[in-house]
Amino acid sequence: MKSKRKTDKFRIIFRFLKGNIRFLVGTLVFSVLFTACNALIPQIVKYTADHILVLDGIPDGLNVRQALLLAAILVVAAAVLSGIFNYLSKMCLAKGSENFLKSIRDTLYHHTQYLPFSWHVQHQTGEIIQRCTSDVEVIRNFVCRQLPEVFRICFLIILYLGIMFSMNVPITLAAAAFFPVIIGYSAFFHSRIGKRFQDADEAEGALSSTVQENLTGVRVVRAFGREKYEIDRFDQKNNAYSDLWVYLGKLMSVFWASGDLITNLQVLTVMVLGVVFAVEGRITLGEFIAFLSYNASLTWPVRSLGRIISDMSKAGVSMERVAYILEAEEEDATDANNKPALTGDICFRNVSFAYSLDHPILKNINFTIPAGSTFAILGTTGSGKSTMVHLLNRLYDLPEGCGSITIGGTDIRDIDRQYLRQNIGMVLQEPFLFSRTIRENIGITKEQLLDEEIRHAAEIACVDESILHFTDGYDTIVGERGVTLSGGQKQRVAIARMLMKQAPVLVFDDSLSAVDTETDNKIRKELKKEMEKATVIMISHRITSLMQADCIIVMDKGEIQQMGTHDQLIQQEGPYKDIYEIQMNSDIRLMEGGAVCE
Ligand SMILES: Nc1ncnc2c1ncn2[C@@H]1O[C@H](COP(=O)(O)OP(=O)(O)OP(=O)(O)O)[C@@H](O)[C@H]1O
Repeated sequence: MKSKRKTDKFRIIFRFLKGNIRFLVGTLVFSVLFTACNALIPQIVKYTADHILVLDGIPDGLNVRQALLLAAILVVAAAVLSGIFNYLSKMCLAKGSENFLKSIRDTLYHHTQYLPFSWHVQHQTGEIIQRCTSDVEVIRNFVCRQLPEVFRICFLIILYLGIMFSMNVPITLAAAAFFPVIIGYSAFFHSRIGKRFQDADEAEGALSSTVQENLTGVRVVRAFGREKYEIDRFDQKNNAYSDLWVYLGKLMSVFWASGDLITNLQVLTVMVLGVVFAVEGRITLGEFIAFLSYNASLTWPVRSLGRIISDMSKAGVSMERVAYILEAEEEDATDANNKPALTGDICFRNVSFAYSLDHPILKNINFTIPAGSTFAILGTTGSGKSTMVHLLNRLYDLPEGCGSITIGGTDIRDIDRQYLRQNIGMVLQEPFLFSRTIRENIGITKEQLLDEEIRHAAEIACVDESILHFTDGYDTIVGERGVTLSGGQKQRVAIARMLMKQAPVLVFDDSLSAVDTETDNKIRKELKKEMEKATVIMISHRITSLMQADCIIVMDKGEIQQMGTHDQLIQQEGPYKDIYEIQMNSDIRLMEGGAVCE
């Protein structure tokens, strides 16, 4: 998934920061106060060493003990204040950063609900999930942790160096001379090692994909006896992953060891110079202690500054990846108010369609489905049957000049998209059920779930009996957390779900393929009774499912080859008759085979 155009990555940050500026400002202000309070402590220690211990600066009216007690109280007060400001800054940070993260996640999720189906088909689900989780986390880290931390460290360096300069310029210069080296070394190292961390991330992704695929496809693995192969495959990825971490561990050890060496050299330099200057009387004992204290407080932040700066570059990539999703155009809603009754005839006029320019899928398709009739589509695999249904409910829009699809005389491109989809009940070839209860799955289109309605729909779809056999009945959870339904049960639950919509147009896209012929017949009869007025479109490879339709078309390579009723088509030489004969003969053979077995 590559960005096709330049995205304005910083705009997304400002967009989500809007409601959180006060928290960000709070974080910065309180962290400045926290740092300032910390800076007071060495000053109190310095005053104590220089004036109280040598007895030349004890405040009037106080003895040594009282002066020391006062100094201790001041240190505690500064420490308490610093703790309070630290707490407030962390609170602001937590609130701001969670709000920021939540609003990005909300917006992304909302946006993906309205992206065109074609967009989802073109992008890998795993990749979208990664962008909505890991990349969002990287951005949050950048805005809510790294930026405030860089600000705090810069303020700390300026404040502490300022105080140190006021005490002694040469020692401060010597201490500060190491900082560019420490920061530069850390930034350089982390920028070089960044690629290795990325490799480790990818290796981890590959490892979890292998596990996920293996667990999802456990039936295939067992059926083909591929356990050994799968174990070897996992071992390979696992070794690659741990090798990368061992290598990273080595590199990090070198970094920490060499970083420690430079830092200790800096501390040593400050100490030696401090001792020399103190012995020569150019600085006081208090200043020496304060110097060491300020210098020690600077060491770790200065070291981490380089790492943070190099890590921040990762945020740019993540921002681009998230902006790519946010900038993808949602389905247009220009037709939002056009909601005519969808009870009229459905007409396909000169419909041609291609997913990609060089590969036409539908070629000049023409037919009319009178309202309330049953229309059947039979055809070779890949002949474009499902594509016609995708066009009918506007999962794909017919481009201008490629014909038209109308319902009751209104072009479907002028009908509110959501309204259109709500009024076309669909059962897809591979029904998807959510990992929720059967009751929730059937009633997913309803605000309020009424048990009678749900049971009634399940009865028509001939699945009520099977559901009642489960221990938890309609409260049985489907999927990974619960019961695995058979293909036929899934299809029937999907039919029941569709029936709850009471839509005027019903589409069955090969949706009874996993159901035996007898149940298929029974379901169709029940449907006919229940949905008398609905216009029904049935796609199937099984002629017995289609033969009672009012009109049947036979598709091949995107074109209509034959059209008529079963009786008409059976009289003509052509694919319909051929398929019919093949299917009937195989049914007879099956029945004969059954007799022999008995
Ligand atoms: N989103 C898509 N992008 C590109 N090509 C697609 C897409 N969906 C389907 N196709 C291609 O369009 C052609 C028609 O697909 P369609 O699903 O309409 O066939 P079908 O007649 O329903 O087939 P089947 O009976 O196997 O379900 C196929 O060649 C398929 O590979």
